[in-house]
Amino acid sequence: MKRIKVVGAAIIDDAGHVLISKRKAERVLGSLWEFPGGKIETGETPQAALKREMQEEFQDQIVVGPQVGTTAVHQYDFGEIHLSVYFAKLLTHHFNLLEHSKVEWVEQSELLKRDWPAADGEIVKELAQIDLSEVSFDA
Ligand SMILES: Nc1nc2c([nH]c(=O)n2[C@H]2C[C@H](O)[C@@H](COP(=O)(O)OP(=O)(O)OP(=O)(O)O)O2)c(=O)[nH]1
Repeated sequence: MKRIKVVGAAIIDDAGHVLISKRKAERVLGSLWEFPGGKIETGETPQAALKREMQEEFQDQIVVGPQVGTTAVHQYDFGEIHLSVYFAKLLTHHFNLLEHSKVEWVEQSELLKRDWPAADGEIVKELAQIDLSEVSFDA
């Protein structure tokens, strides 16, 4: 089965909110909430892919922090997704919605109440429990 490496951003703010984005209805896995991001291109690091995707999807710049949990593997009918999610902070706030119908800043407790793609389950659970004030962007 086709192996697809995907990277997502868990964008957080200083008040402990997480940015989630809703996939446009007509896309694969449409109308589900997700970590903004996309497919890693050949030769790209996950961090570089994430910066490129945030530029393409929102026209925003980010700094990338540590990984959230571990890489999740899930088989969809169109391929096997390997999803890695990294903490990120926004350097700009344009949010030009090109691939998403909306974005929302939510409390951690809200994360588990939303509908996510099947691949995201464990990472969302992990993210809901992490003390966000401890996340370091120095590394
Ligand atoms: N960005 C993102 N994608 C996810 C998540 N969970 C998950 O299963 N995916 C899937 C959906 C897509 O099949 C793939 C991400 O690639 P993508 O967003 O570029 O998907 P796409 O097929 O709509 O885009 P494209 O081929 O037109 O560029 O990973 C997630 O949390 N964030």
